[in-house]
Amino acid sequence: MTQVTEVAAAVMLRGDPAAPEFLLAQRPPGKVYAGYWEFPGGKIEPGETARAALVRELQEELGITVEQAWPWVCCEFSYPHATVRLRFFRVNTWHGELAAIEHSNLVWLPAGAAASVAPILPANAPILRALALPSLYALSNAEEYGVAAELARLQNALSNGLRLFQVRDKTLPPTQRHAFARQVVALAARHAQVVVLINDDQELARTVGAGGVHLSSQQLWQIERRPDFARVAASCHGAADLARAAGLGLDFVVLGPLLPTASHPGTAGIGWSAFAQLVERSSLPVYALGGLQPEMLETARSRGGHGIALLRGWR
Ligand SMILES: Nc1nc2c([nH]c(=O)n2[C@H]2C[C@H](O)[C@@H](COP(=O)(O)OP(=O)(O)OP(=O)(O)O)O2)c(=O)[nH]1
Repeated sequence: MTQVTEVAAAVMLRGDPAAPEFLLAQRPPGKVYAGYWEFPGGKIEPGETARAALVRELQEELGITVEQAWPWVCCEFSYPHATVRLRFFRVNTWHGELAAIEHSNLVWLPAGAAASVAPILPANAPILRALALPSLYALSNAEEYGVAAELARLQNALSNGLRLFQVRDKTLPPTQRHAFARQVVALAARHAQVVVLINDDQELARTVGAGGVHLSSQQLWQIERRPDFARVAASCHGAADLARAAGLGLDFVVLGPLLPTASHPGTAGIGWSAFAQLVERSSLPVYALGGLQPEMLETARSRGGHGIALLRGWR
């Protein structure tokens, strides 16, 4: 069996939470991949938790004391010198002045834009893509609110900064769903960097020029390879779905239902503690879904979620 080197790494974030900057550090001469840019961090020592390793490494490398670190994604990568499992944390608050104690250089870069430094450690490419994803994923609910009201709600939300939207409404009659999807794409096109995904219908997504598709958990098991769109997401209900989505190389997933929902009030959700356990080893960013309110974003993130997906609570 290949031996895996466990590593803890920090995505340090600063500035406007809706458009943050993140820190990269340049590996010094003498180390493998010298000159490459990486997230600060390092190997987890035997008996050490990933979080403790992160806190220790950031003290040693940057001279700072981490105040809050939220688990995020976990990815494995095989280099010629080693196979590494990288446990990423998002770090928003710390004490002390940042200093390049063990690195040649430090740089703050805007999340979501192409990185202006190179080369970056090869394992980190999906991480940079994941960082471009916003914290809120809004799902359409025209079936309940009506098409006109839903378009008005979307227009308002786009003005408030919404950047990721799914045309769901699986039971709208096809011609109505088609027209709705077309109008959604047209509204989204008036704003920069908005991605519209169409639930379960690749053909509709192509016809209306949407940015991607969102696969149902059923479709996730029917397709053989990642559909050819800029962004592909999927709905997951457990560990097998998460592994399948990662294996297909999707961009992100939603996991739930988390809590009882308005549409299924009697059904218990998986709850935050099962969510945290499932997310711990996910290589894809995970949005919590089901019975959530916008105020629960911080809870989702503290449990390892990338963000929250809302059907009713967005505006
Ligand atoms: N810190 C860090 N390591 C990464 C990233 N991406 C990536 O593939 N790696 C790999 C490179 C290395 O093989 C491994 C980290 O090992 P390291 O040599 O930097 O660890 P360390 O700070 O404990 O250093 P050392 O004392 O053992 O030399 O993880 C990243 O973004 N940050």
